[in-house]
Amino acid sequence: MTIETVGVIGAGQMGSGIAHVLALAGYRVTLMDVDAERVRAAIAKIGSNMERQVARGKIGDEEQKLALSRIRATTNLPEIGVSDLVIEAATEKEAVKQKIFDDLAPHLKPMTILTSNTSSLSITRLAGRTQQPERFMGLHFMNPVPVMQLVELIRGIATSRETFEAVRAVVERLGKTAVVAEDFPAFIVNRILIPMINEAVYTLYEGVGSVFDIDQSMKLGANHPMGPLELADFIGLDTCLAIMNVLHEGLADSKYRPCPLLVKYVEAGWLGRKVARGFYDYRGDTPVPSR
Ligand SMILES: CC(=O)CC(=O)SCCNC(=O)CCNC(=O)[C@H](O)C(C)(C)COP(=O)(O)OP(=O)(O)OC[C@H]1O[C@@H](n2cnc3c(N)ncnc32)[C@H](O)[C@@H]1OP(=O)(O)O
Ligand SMILES: NC(=O)C1=CN([C@@H]2O[C@H](COP(=O)(O)OP(=O)(O)OC[C@H]3O[C@@H](n4cnc5c(N)ncnc54)[C@H](OP(=O)(O)O)[C@@H]3O)[C@@H](O)[C@H]2O)C=CC1
Repeated sequence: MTIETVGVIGAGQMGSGIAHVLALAGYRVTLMDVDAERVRAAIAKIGSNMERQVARGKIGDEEQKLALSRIRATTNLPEIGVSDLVIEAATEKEAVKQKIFDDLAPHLKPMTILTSNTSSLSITRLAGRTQQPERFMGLHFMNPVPVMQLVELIRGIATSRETFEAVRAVVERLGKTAVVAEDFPAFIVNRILIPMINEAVYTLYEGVGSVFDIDQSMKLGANHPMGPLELADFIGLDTCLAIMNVLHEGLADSKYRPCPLLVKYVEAGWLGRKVARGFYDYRGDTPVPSR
């Protein structure tokens, strides 16, 4: 099956990045969010990110204009139903994602392939709520989507070969590299990365090091491009906590216990860069530790 039109649900940092790369690869994209202001901000962000690519000579002016003209914004979920491929990139909460697939079901054309960009949730369980689990799979992009090379492909227990191959072809057309992960909590990247971030938060919680020294240690001592606390802010502390909870519950092992300090930051609404405060406070000219 050839895919030409893609519906992206959720216009946060991931949904906007996914719409960006799809439009540049020639797909016609409908980007949907419940919040009209969020969709407007996402389109503006895609425009400025493409502008940066033009300034650095990565894409041409005309290519940018054409790509932007391929993205349509909406707050109306049923409009997504006519797409060849749906990529759900809403908040990392199973109930939110289930409701989206439930609400979308009556509006879907029979051949549409459904995917979720979930960071951790069971693909088989999400697929089980849909009418055609054989046409459902995990399609997990990395943040920031326009920059990161990797995409994880995750089959649910019922995913058909045709669905898998059609989605793999999309990843190829985007010029990205696919790896295949089994449907276990948090798949491959987040099974390894998010416990490392959680451990960095424990290191802070136990007073082993300061925010600055923990990040500096991993940047200069392990050559990571961002320190783990800076990266947690970049991903979103709500998303990091949601992933730890899925690992903790799904694997029933105390080694995945979310750090109480991570829980506290999320309860405070300090969710990271997207709200200008997390382990760092981004409201000034340069980020400073929040406490
Ligand atoms: C949670 C999950 O489910 C899975 C995940 O995604 S886990 C998170 C995975 N991501 C990471 O680990 C990111 C780690 N950080 C990095 O790789 C780098 O810090 C970074 C690429 C984000 C920025 O790199 P940098 O060297 O500090 O910045 P900078 O030189 O300004 O940018 C490098 C490139 O990224 C682009 N870029 C940076 N931030 C961007 C953003 N938010 N959106 C789009 N493009 C961005 C820049 O335009 C630049 O592109 P070119 O090289 O094509 O010119
Ligand atoms: N952040 C990251 O580094 C990565 C995240 N992911 C995954 O991608 C998904 C999105 O994450 P991210 O973009 O960071 O999150 P964000 O919080 O930036 O964006 C999520 C968006 O989804 C919207 N939303 C919530 N409910 C609905 C709904 N019912 N219909 C449509 N839109 C809705 C939210 O609106 P509102 O705020 O108004 O609720 C928000 O705009 C998650 O599953 C996450 O685990 C995957 C890879 C990396």
